[in-house]
Amino acid sequence: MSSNNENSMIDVRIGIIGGSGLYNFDHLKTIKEIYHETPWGYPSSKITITEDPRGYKIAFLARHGKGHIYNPSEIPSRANIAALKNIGVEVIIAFSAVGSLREEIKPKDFILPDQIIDRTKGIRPSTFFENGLIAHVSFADPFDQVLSELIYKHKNVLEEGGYNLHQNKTLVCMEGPAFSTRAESNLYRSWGCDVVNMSAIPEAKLAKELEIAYQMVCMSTDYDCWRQNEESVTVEIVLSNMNKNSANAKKLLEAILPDLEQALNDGKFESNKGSMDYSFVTNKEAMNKEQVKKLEYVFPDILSKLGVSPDWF
Ligand SMILES: CSC[C@H]1O[C@H](OP(=O)(O)O)[C@H](O)[C@@H]1O
Ligand SMILES: Nc1ncnc2[nH]cnc12
Repeated sequence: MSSNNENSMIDVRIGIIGGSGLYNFDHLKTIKEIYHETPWGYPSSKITITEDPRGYKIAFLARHGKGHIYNPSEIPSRANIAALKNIGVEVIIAFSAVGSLREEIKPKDFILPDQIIDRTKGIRPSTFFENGLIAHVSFADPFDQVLSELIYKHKNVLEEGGYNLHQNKTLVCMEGPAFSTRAESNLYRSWGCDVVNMSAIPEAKLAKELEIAYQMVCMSTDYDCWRQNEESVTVEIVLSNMNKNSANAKKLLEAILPDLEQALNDGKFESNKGSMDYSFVTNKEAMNKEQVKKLEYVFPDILSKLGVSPDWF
């Protein structure tokens, strides 16, 4: 397992998670590749630290692994988020292919959701706080509004190509891997959902637990199956739109990086830090010390968060 010290020289604060069809940022210069075991196992893929020609660094991780080997229920999300946090990531932009549940959200449009409805089935490990160290995260606003605004300012990147960037939409995250039935698709529409995917949960929750500013950038690939007399979603349809979406994702990221770096330097994401400080509920006497040790990997200051002194171990 790597230590924070070992990675402290990397100095990368921006994490990018690529989803279906977005498996690398290999147009940028690779500085380093990291593939370490975390207390929650190995991440989906190596983390590639890249630098763009202007000197901006990002840490890229492929959600489904190299060659797309994990289905949405199998993704080791705890290891993914823990590994990014361990190397110093403070902000995550997570790209995801989604189905559109609204006529006006066309294939190849991008969407910044501000809400999630969780339709996963409880089979994905979805918290760092268990086994004798319990905390309850505030999840009313699953995405980071500062990050969303910063990305939205660059909607012209998409508009220039004839596509839209929609903000403040509701995403429903289903278990999969089968796509929805027509009844489910219509149910999600009746609930006010705008887009559907299989990967926002538990990723968004875990980022929140680790005090990371997290925004999903959804890339529409299809109209799911709610439209009468229209072809319902298939992997072929999703992938046929992903080439264009990937190119646009790279352009969008390139446009936002200077603002993002500036926002980090200006402390715009600082309010996330310490957000878990009052979320722990386990009594000091009852805490599982092994679990506390595990959490040192992601919170080097876990003891002060818990209000215990170093000689407590
Ligand atoms: C390949 S279609 C279904 C698949 O696509 C999305 O993946 P990701 O969010 O990683 O881009 C969706 O969530 C499903 O996992
Ligand atoms: N229609 C859909 N349902 C769930 N996940 C998706 N990812 C891309 N399209 C999707």
